[in-house]
Amino acid sequence: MLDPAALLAGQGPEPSSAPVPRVLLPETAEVDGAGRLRVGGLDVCELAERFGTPLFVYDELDLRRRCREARAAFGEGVAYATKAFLCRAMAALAVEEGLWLDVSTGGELHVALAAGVPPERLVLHGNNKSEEELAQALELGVGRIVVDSFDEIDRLGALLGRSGRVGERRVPQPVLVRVTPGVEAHTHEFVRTGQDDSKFGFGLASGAAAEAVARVRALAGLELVGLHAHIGSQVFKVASFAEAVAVLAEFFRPLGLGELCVGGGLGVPYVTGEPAPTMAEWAAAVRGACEAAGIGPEVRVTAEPGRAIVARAGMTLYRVGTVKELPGIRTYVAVDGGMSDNPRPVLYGSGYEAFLPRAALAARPRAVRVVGKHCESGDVVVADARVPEDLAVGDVLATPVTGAYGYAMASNYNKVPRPAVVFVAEGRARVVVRRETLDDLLRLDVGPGDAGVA
Ligand SMILES: Cc1ncc(COP(=O)(O)O)c(C=O)c1O
Ligand SMILES: N[C@@H](CCCC[NH3+])C(=O)O
Repeated sequence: MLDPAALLAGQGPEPSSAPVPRVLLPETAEVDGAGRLRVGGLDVCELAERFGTPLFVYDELDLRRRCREARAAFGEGVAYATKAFLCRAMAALAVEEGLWLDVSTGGELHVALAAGVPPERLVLHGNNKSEEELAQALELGVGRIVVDSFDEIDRLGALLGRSGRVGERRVPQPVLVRVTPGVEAHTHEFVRTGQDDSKFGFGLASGAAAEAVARVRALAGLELVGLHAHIGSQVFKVASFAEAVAVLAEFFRPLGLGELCVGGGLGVPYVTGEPAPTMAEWAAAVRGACEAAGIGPEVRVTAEPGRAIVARAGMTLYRVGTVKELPGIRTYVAVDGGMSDNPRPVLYGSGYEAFLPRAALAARPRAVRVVGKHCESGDVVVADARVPEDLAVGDVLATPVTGAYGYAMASNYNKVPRPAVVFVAEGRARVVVRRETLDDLLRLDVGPGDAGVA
């Protein structure tokens, strides 16, 4: 098994010059007689022509199948972690496919509500929820609030008062207590969350988790229904989840609670040769660990996958603008996006593949570095890419597996407008997030002629 920490640090397997393997492409990807890639029944290069570049293209069938897989693996209550990618179309799709939604800020909550998601299917997260966010969650009656700090418990207590009522609303409000089990997931340190030294949740070893349970139980208007633990993201070893369950079980069993959420974090392959467990294997490992630890089938075991739902369904299309050959050094292929649409290489040293959708089955012998258009040397899209020999200025270049934490973490750095996002299915494309315009860049800008804006 490869060490995913090494992969995230950019020391993964040698870049392959073979065509991008199927496992990195969305479900409906197919190659036509001319070698051109089609997704959702549409020619990918034509999508770039029609909608412009950079462009995020999501295969709707892939998204739906991953949601169904999650639902089949974990059952009712499994939530899609919207931080990975959220717009109204995505929220609606996940709910249509039977998932709940994990929202971790008032902003994500706002988008989910705007998509028509019923509040009882929402799980509110956050290590620093504001009074406004908590008040809104209580008024709406969200499905779960995942309590993360003593200050939050105090805030909830103040909002509920002695009556334990919120306006006219029926309480109690179901809550989970987030516990850090002291397990170090094998992943990049920036995305590890289950260790004792963490800003998230209540430590088990320190006794904070036990105190949190007692304080939540003492509050009128809150109903403690279970525990939550999220050990990290892009985790490949299901044994890490099993370990977390084993550690949590000692604390969980005597509490007599009916729900245990193991968070999200299932890893996905980004580059050739990366192995990743399926959602079913993940769920089986978690259930096996529950059984071994004496957590019976009456307990609802849930999860919150984000990346595993949306990563592979999405790919980014760029247009090649310049090719700069530095003899004896390397070749730079610059595209019309970069760290503003995919900050993961800069943040975590993450690896990606690159290929030409006009020649999807072509060998990729040419070693290049794909870079963006931002004013930073670190603005790298694919550090060690292999591309076809005849790649040229004007080509559409695709990076697969960009559906998670790409658009979600996109920025306007260098005043580059954010790309559009399209969903494709059965020969039809629909824009679900429109491309930002240059005027959008001035939307919040208060100029000398604009009076009276706070
Ligand atoms: C509490 C919680 N749940 C779910 C997720 C989703 O994680 P992933 O996208 O790795 O599945 C995260 C992010 O890592 C998280 O912090
Ligand atoms: N943004 C990170 C993952 C963080 C997960 C959020 N809890 C990534 O792209 O890998």
